[in-house]
Amino acid sequence: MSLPSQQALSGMVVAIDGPSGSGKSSVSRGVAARLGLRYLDTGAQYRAMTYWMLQNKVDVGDPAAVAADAGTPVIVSGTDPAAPAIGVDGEDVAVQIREADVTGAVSAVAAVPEVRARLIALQREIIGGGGIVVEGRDIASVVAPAAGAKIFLTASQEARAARRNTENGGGAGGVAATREALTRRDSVDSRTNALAAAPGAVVVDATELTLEQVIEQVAGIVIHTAEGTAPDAASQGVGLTR
Ligand SMILES: Nc1ncnc2c1ncn2[C@@H]1O[C@H](COP(=O)(O)OP(=O)(O)OP(=O)(O)O)[C@@H](O)[C@H]1O
Ligand SMILES: Nc1ccn([C@H]2C[C@H](O)[C@@H](COP(=O)(O)O)O2)c(=O)n1
Repeated sequence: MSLPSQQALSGMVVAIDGPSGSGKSSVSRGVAARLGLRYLDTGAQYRAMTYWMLQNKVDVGDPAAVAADAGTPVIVSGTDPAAPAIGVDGEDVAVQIREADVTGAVSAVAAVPEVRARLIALQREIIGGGGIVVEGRDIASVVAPAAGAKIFLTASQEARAARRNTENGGGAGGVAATREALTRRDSVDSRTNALAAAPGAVVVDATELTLEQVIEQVAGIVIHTAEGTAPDAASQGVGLTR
């Protein structure tokens, strides 16, 4: 695959949204690395906010308490796809934000409007003039509706649960428990952001594709878009929403 001129990509914003475990982080990092773009994991920012709330004994079940402190933590995101970093108040929290306590509380924290306003402003600041792949739930619809390329990445619940279960080393309860947790989080998250493709997004279904195949397909869509030669969705085996 040949790359378009760096100029064509340097101002590009690539929005990748989708449900939990659909492969957003892995695919976004792979695409950013391949195309020489920066990478932003917005879910990590919501997780970092949640970690801070838990550390500071804020009642995450009380939206008013969360809102009152939403402006306090200093959240810093690194954008190198080879080494994504996330810090809160100077502490590297890349490992802590993936722990079960944060995963269990993040949906409630992310639903608080003051949290969203703060993090969306931070995300737009980082996106700046572009040259970045941004992944989350509301990137194409809210954070960067003018993004040059919009992807909605999905996969069956079975595939997502099996992949997450493997990633977690086949923890207690196996795939069935992982699937239940994933479905529960999607259900709560969907009250905050519709887990559906935004207008103009290309739907990529990763159920039957390897990670490498998905990266190849998404990078291809970005390149065609940057060159102004977007292929028709049918020839890509993907769906385009209007
Ligand atoms: N197409 C694929 N084939 C096989 N495994 C995959 C594929 N895509 C992603 N994975 C694996 O699935 C797991 C979940 O992927 P990833 O963390 O990128 O998803 P995510 O959408 O960012 O999840 P979350 O929303 O929970 O942060 C990882 O272990 C990843 O390596
Ligand atoms: N743009 C975003 C990104 C994430 N969230 C919420 C939804 C998730 O439950 C949580 C953690 O995201 P993950 O790391 O699992 O991708 O953050 C959101 O509301 N908006």
